[in-house]
This record gives sequence, structure tokens and C-alpha cells, in this order.
Amino acid sequence: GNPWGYGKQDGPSVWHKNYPVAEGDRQSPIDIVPHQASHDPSLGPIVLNYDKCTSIKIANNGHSVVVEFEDSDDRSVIQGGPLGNPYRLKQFHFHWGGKDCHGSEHTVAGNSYASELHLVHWNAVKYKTFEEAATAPDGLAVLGIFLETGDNHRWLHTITDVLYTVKFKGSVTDFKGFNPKCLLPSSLHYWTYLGSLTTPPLYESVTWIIVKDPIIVSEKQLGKFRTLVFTGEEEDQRTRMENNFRPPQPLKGRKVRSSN
Ligand SMILES: CN[C@@H]1CN(c2cccc(OC)c2)S(=O)(=O)c2sc(S(N)(=O)=O)cc21
Ligand SMILES: [Zn+2]
Repeated sequence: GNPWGYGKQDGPSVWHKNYPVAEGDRQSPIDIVPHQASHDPSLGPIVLNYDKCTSIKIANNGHSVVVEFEDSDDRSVIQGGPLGNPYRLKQFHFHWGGKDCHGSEHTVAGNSYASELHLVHWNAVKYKTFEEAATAPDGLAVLGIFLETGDNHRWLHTITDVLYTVKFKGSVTDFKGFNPKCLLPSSLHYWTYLGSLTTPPLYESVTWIIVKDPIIVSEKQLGKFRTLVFTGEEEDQRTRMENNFRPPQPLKGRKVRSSN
């Protein structure tokens, strides 16, 4: 079976048994309290150079749906903001709820969004491989975007239209020519803090950059994510993929900074 999941027996409340860092000092996600974030005028804008990005495939990894990118060179990078150098785009994935009232990992003043998109980047300037970067304190940078339900998102259908091909854990489909820039809100004002992966192995290697403005997607579009299952095609028990989010973790004295 799975080493970890989001159920009663294998979910976030028991991850610490196999991954003791779950109780560490820089765990993610967190609840962001806007008025307690310190505005830092030295924080410049986030710069995304995704125009040459090369998406390869879309997959169901048994925890989420993931779009993987070619990351053998600096063709698609994030830089600026709190980052000291460019970080390479490796993959993006989503977290969502069983209903639209919850599903995001980060919360804002205690409020959840329906879903959260994570664009995962790694520091290829300092580290030779993703795996090495994933264990280093400045190894990863994850850009988080909240999804709120409302009108149809004009580009999300490119993803939701192919989700039926990755219904089961372990399924993979070619997915070329997708530029995730179409999933970003117009303003990239953000909060940033030092945290971790929000799934095992929960490495404390992530500089989080959480964009303040959500993107709007329809309930119908979000509903398509819930047609995925955590389980493999061969398993007799089909478990709907939903509520694949970790709840907020203790801040432990960390500072959250805010761009303008
Ligand atoms: C299943 N969880 C993802 C797997 N990853 C992974 C894959 C291979 C090795 C590894 O560690 C060595 C980690 S990952 O780094 O791409 C990330 S980032 C992330 S989140 N929610 O914090 O943005 C979840 C996952
Ligand atoms: Zn994530």
C-alpha cells in the first residue's frame, strides 16, 4: 500500500511516525495573517521566465495530479522576490477539497480556498540534482496560487479535459506545449516565508511564495479533479481523490514577509 496518504490511518496526523520532521520548526503549510506579515520594501517583484518552458507529461502519482517539465537547463525559471538566484521549474500540481469551502493548504486569516496550485522549482545554481536540492534549506521555491470558485477559467480546461486519462494512480499521459503562465492571476503580489514540502518527506527546503490574489475557476472545472482516484486501476477499492491537503502547521516564531 501507500507509505502515506490523506486518510484516517495514513493521513497528516500520523505522518510524524515515519517522518519525524513533521514536528520540525519550519513546516508547511501555515495560516497567513495579513496584518501580522511585515511589509518588506526590499522584496522585489517575482519574475517568471516560462516562455521556453517544456511540459512533458501529466500524471496521477496517487496523491495529486502533476504536470512535469523538462528541467535539464534554465529554459523556465522563477527569480526575484526573496530568491537569491533563478530556480528551475520542475512540476506543478494541485490540492483540493471534497467541497468548495475547503481544499487549499495555506489559509489566510483562518480562511481556506477551494484549491491551491503549487509550482515547484529547484536551485540548480547551487545543487546538481533536484533530489539534492530537495533536502537543502535553500533548495526549493514553490509558488502557491489559490483557486476560488466562480466563473469558468478560460485556460484550465486544457488540464481538466485530459484528467480522465490519468484517473488512476500510476497513470501518465503525454502533455506537451502547456505554459502554466496562463494559470496565474494578473497581480503577483505575494507573501513569503521559509517552510517545507507539505507532503512526505516534508523536507524543510522550501522558500514559499504565496500569491495574494486567487484565480477563479468554475465548480464544474474543480469537480473534474474529484473524478480522479487515489487508487490504482487494479485495486478493487476506488477512493475518490479529494481533501489531499495538509492542515496549517505551527509558525514557531517564523516571520512572514509581504511584497507591496
Ligand atoms: C508527493 N509530493 C511531491 C513530491 N516531490 C518529490 C519528488 C521526488 C523526491 C522528493 O524528495 C526528494 C520530493 S516534490 O518535491 O516534487 C513535491 S513539492 C510538494 S509541495 N505540496 O510542498 O509543493 C509536494 C511534492
Ligand atoms: Zn503541493
